[in-house]
Amino acid sequence: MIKVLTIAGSDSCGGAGIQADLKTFSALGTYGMSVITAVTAQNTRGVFNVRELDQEIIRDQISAIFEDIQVDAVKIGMVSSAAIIETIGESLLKNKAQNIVVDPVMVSKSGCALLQPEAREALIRVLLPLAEVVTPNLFEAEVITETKIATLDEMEKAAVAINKLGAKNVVVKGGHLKGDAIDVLYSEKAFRHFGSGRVATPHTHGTGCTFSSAIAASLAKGCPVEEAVARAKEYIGGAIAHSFPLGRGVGPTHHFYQYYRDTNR
Ligand SMILES: Nc1ncnc2c1ncn2[C@@H]1O[C@H](COP(=O)(O)OP(=O)(O)O)[C@@H](O)[C@H]1O
Ligand SMILES: Cc1ncc(COP(=O)(O)O)c(N)n1
Repeated sequence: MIKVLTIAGSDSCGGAGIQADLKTFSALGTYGMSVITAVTAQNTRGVFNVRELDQEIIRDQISAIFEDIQVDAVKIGMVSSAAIIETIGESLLKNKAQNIVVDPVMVSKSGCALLQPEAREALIRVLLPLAEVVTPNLFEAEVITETKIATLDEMEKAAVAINKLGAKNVVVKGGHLKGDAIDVLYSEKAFRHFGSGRVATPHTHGTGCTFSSAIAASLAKGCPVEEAVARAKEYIGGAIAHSFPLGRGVGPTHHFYQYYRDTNR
């Protein structure tokens, strides 16, 4: 059994965060485990409260898993504060975690801050050097690089800058571009674009979480980075094409439990 761990926040309405990650891991035929960093009171319309867990229980969750189970890949999502980032970094280094995918979650689709602004520095210093793959969206890439990004050329430049900050492979996601949804991968000093038509739907709650978890699941299976990103792009395209209204706001992606059975990958 392939085993994948998510370290992220809980989304009470199940569209993003830990819940989206575990659904993605299952849909891709892997066994999912979770370390919860924060609990959000959230629905399709907004985030109404956030409670961070303390560093001790975050550290103990990570230790409990690594001292007993071999982890094939780790996805990191909402990390909330600098203190939590330091704890996660120390614990993953100590346990020699492999295949780490960092989704530098900063703001929810509904506009609520999920990373304290002062934690930006810790995210760059601690988490980027641990990342086999980092998956910023346009806004997150702008915050990390302190540049404006609106074109594919600017996405490529940002990807190189983020690689220089320590992340081995960088995917700047184009979900918020105008026109097609094109993601830019910078890997081994080369660019590759992963494009798809834009699905005309307002229901994109959890797209970033789903995409980064799908990359982690494929890395866990031993896929090279480029192939892992290609498969994740295929999976998220289908998950968005079948996203659906839930509640009165931004609905979630759909996870295909037949995907793994049908494709066996
Ligand atoms: N409307 C859409 N149609 C097709 N693909 C999309 C759409 N929105 C986002 N994506 C894809 O979903 C993935 C997540 O991207 P994005 O929504 O930018 O991330 P985030 O949730 O972090 O803001 C990327 O692969 C992106 O290209
Ligand atoms: C707990 C949690 N983590 C992450 C997101 C970001 O969601 P998205 O994948 O839509 O960017 C969220 N809304 N809530």
